[in-house]
Amino acid sequence: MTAVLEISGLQKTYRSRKGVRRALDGFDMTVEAGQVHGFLGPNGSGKTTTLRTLLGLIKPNGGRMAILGREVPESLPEVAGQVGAIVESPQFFGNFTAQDTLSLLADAGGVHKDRVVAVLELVGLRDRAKDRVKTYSLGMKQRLAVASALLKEPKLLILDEPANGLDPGGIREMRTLMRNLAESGMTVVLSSHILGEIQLICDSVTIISGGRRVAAGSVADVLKSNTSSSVKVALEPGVDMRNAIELLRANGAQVTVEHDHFTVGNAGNPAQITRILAEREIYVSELTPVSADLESVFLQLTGTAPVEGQNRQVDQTAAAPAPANGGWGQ
Ligand SMILES: Nc1ncnc2c1ncn2[C@@H]1O[C@H](COP(=O)(O)OP(=O)(O)OP(=O)(O)O)[C@@H](O)[C@H]1O
Repeated sequence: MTAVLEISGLQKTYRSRKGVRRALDGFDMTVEAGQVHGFLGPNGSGKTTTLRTLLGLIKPNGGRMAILGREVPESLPEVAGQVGAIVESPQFFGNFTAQDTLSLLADAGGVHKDRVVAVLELVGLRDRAKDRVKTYSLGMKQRLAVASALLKEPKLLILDEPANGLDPGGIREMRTLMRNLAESGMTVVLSSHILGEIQLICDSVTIISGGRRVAAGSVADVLKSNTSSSVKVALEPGVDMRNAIELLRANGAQVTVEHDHFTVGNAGNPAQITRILAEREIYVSELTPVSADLESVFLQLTGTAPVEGQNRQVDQTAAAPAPANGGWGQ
């Protein structure tokens, strides 16, 4: 496979009167050709900074970047025609129709007029193409933004939160569109906070936290290598869960409390749970393995799982993620 996008050791520090903020701290990312690649990270972790740096909108303080094998920002003029991107919500003239808007952009970019009709059809705006943009919903503006990025048939399409504002039907259409684009040979990089969606659409992912890569690879590999054996535990009806949870935590278990059960995240040896609880005459009514999903891996790796009684602040992430495999009770 060939890398369409390569970033290594990227550094970006913002300086303001309030001091210095290190947004990227040696960030690495590789995206292979023809993939739909998810770029994930909590608020403030450095996603937009990475994408803006890549597109030459801000200057890095160090590191290397290449698009389609060409070093950027130096070779950006040569590769720009092959990259379509929506990094921040684009602003459109409200009095223009989608067709006017795209025709204007096509003219400016030397793109044939036929392409305007094709992209309107692709993003599902054909029937509203002659309405003014100011009458569009958020999701329709989002579709128009994607259409504008597709005009020049880019080899690499970069989308920041493309599903933002879309209804469930729109999200599903966007998913199909991304897959079809990848099948036609385009490489798609998308950032999103809808992790279930990323798990469905993407071939591979990069997870960023605190300006550094914390996981990368195929979705299956990231799930496999970052999932400890979790089990769902329910107690007999009417039994107070608090004693059981305290007891397990005192023994080193990572316990997440749900409304009528709890999950033990590092249960290498589930028999240990029943033994510890039974010794105190607490009996479990259910002990079921939990299959991994991208959301729980994301929360674990970025240290952003909600903690009871605490309001996590945006820059708070775990210093070091808990070890994935193995754990207490082995
Ligand atoms: N112009 C700026 N000046 C100072 N700090 C900035 C600037 N832009 C971004 N930052 C800081 O850099 C860090 C990374 O921000 P960035 O916008 O890249 O995060 P993000 O991952 O895109 O977040 P989100 O998911 O909320 O969009 C944050 O702490 C942010 O406050």
